Amino acid sequence: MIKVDNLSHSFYVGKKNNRQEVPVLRDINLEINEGEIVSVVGRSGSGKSTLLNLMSGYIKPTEGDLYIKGERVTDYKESQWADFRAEHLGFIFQSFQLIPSMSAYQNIELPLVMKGVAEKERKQMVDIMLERVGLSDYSDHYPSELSGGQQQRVSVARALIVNPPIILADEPTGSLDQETEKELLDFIQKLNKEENITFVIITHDEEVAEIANRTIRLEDGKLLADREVVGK
Ligand SMILES: Nc1ncnc2c1ncn2[C@@H]1O[C@H](COP(=O)(O)OP(=O)(O)OP(=O)(O)O)[C@@H](O)[C@H]1O
Repeated sequence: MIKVDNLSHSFYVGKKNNRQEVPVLRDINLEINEGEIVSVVGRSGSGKSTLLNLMSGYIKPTEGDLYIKGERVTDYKESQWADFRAEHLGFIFQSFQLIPSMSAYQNIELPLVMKGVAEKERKQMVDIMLERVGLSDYSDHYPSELSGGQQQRVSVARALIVNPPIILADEPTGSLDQETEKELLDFIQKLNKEENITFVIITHDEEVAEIANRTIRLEDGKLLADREVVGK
């Protein structure tokens, strides 16, 4: 599903005549199979977000290759990535990243608007999705009028609305209380089992790592361990 092939990434900081290389990921080889939940763990600064940003096309690797669903996406231009993301990838973030001036309904609808789906069809799809995440009664609420758990459900609904085969999540439970976290993790497991959605989840949280089939550990930009959880 996702193949990371000898991938390295450096950032360059400082002025032109004094540019310094900051190596962040080194020689990462990794394969994520369809239907897996993979957690990515490691200390702050170990390169987890950079790896996810590379898998999302927001940054280009300095070296190596990236394949998603069999396609070599390493050299994709931004417009190709935008289309590819709209079709194949959903995103969940710790900070939800909802648009504050849009209602729950409008936030969930947005990816469909961007995809050019007709209004009538959009309404049907968003109504079903609101129901699925238990927010039918909150459709007109703005993010500021929702609890953290409800906001995260809106962001999950927005990620799911285009039916992506892969969801990339960056600390999705980081802003949630224990109970809401459990709800989200149950929902992720359900989506994984029933719809075979592949999840890659960056986390500091042991509970999240526990629902994963595999845990990938980064240390100083290197892949330290790729642990399969037996029996999952
Ligand atoms: N745009 C950038 N320019 C320069 N350095 C960067 C940039 N983005 C990240 N870095 C550096 O790359 C390293 C890895 O950052 P990254 O955000 O991937 O780590 P992380 O494991 O996700 O950390 P955290 O758990 O704190 O989010 C850090 O040392 C960071 O300072």
